[in-house]
Amino acid sequence: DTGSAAAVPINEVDIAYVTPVTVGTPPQTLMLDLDTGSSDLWVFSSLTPSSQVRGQEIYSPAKSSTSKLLSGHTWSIRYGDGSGSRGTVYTDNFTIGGLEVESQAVQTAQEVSSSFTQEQSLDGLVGLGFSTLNTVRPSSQLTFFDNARPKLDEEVFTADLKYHATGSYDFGFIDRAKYTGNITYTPVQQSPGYWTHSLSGYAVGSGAFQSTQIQGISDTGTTLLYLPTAIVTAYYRQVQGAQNSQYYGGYVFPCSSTLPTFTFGIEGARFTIPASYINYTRISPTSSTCYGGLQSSSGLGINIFGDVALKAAFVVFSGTNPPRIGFGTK
Ligand SMILES: O=C(CNCCc1c[nH]c2ccccc12)Nc1scc(-c2ccccc2)c1C(=O)NCc1ccccc1
Repeated sequence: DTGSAAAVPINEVDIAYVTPVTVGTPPQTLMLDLDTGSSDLWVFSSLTPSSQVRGQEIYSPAKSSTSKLLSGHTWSIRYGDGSGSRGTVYTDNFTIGGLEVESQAVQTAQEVSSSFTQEQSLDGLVGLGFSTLNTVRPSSQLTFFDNARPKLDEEVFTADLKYHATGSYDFGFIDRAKYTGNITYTPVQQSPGYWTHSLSGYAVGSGAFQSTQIQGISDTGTTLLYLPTAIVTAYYRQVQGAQNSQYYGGYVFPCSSTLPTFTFGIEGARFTIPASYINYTRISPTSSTCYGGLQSSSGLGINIFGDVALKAAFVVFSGTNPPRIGFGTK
């Protein structure tokens, strides 16, 4: 089997992408963020206090004839930005782009943090990290990809995220129409459960390519690109008026600045992020100061190749043994 679904930016700066999914019988449609940086599938639900719901679609297990309570099971997740959620667990039929998993663990939120309440067009997340990261206790649950694996034509899913436009996620096949040339693969180490791999180096603008291994995670659920401070300072040294602002918590610059491109290596292949992707957003709607899409990872303890990087390529997440990740030019 295969599946294919849209990845729709939830706002005008691509802070996150959502994909239509259906849960239960009859199908309830929700817009969820497919997130390779976590492994919990959680949704706004009939159990979420109404004070914490602001426009989101909710999943009501009581309205589904195929829902089953996973009794005694709970979950609680905290993300690096301090956001989080927690709740109980049902199993139910779950489909993405025509691909169905029966009795998928669907984690129903009983509490969500304010940053999720404020994201009105995001109804929850579909974790596509390794199932070892799943927070359901006493027994952890499998991701949609792990449940779907046995029925997939090929043990892969792909991400084709786009700048200020709708892209797609495919399951079980690699769509040759979505990239040119070949896919370049590199090994993934699945500890502690992220899609962890190395870049082979980087270049700032038309500068020389610096060959250096940079280990990090490819994470569709994180908006920006977070790299070591040395690389980030080298980048913003090329930007007139750029500064690392304590106040704004990162590199800002005059919106009128000319930004260089940023190139990253996967093995011998090179992928260039256009300057427009790194001119991420105005710090406030009327400001002429802009916040960068490339930021330092020094406060995170991990390098994160988020959407700013991933939308510059066609990305293959391969669940083969051993797992690997592939990048294609588009
Ligand atoms: O959690 C995810 C992916 N799901 C995000 C879901 C989500 C959380 N608010 C959302 C809001 C909208 C949509 C999805 C989400 N990725 C990972 S792996 C390691 C870290 C981490 C660990 C320690 C310190 C920092 C990061 C994160 C992280 O917190 N990223 C978000 C972030 C990264 C940097 C800065 C801010 C946030």
